[in-house]
Amino acid sequence: MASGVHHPPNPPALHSFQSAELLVESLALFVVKAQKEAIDRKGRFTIALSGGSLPKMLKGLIDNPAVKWDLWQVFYADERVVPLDDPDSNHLLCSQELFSKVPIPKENIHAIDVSLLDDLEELSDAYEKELIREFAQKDAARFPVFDLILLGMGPDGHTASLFPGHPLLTEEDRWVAYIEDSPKPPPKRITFTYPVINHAARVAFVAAGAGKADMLSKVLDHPEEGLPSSRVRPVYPGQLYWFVDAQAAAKLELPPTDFKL
Ligand SMILES: O=C1O[C@H](COP(=O)(O)O)[C@@H](O)[C@H](O)[C@H]1O
Repeated sequence: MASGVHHPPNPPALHSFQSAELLVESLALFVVKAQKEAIDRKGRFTIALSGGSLPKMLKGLIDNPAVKWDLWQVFYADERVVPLDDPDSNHLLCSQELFSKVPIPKENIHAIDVSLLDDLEELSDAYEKELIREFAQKDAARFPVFDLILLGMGPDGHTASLFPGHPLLTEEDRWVAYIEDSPKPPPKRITFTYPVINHAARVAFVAAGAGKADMLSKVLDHPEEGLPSSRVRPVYPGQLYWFVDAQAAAKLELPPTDFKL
């Protein structure tokens, strides 16, 4: 992928749907298209998922014959530092909502190393190494280039485990960092940093429901406030997408873009 240093980021594509059901359907079409392009080009699809409200919105991928599960390599944009069967685990949530219902090989899902739960530095280093193993010599230069990263936006504007005002917002070198003082429980987490998120080919936020409306307007209409979700701006030619429903979009000034595949 060409370096984007001299080119401004593409403007975000905002796709707004009348209902959460339509959003789910369109999101599945979008993911399948990203998957097809990646597999046609290099025979595999690298994707990172989030926890929270996102995994449920991926149900359009279940029983979908277009999905080539054996060619997916799945990482987590952030993970809570808890055992993989803990109710707070993003991996558990994604497994319950998606992976337990589809034929994805277990080894294609990259969960955290639970033998390192007591040492956050080691744990985040190990996850970074897992990324290096996947991307080295393939589609990475200084940072990995994911085919797709799917993000959520919390009520305070956080995304992944990047929280307002936190020093991690300015991390420029590490691929994966840890946080011990998350304002949202649980306090210990690891997270992709902005350099990783912003080097992806596509980054898509998914936000549904009236509870997201105020924050969505702040993040998209007032990016100058520098909220964590506003700082996601993939370097050119990467593209940022927002998939939202009408309730989440209710207070937005930014006009939506037609959803065309
Ligand atoms: O704590 C987290 O929150 C964000 C946002 O969650 P949502 O429920 O408001 O969608 C999520 O994207 C992240 O993965 C998770 O660890």
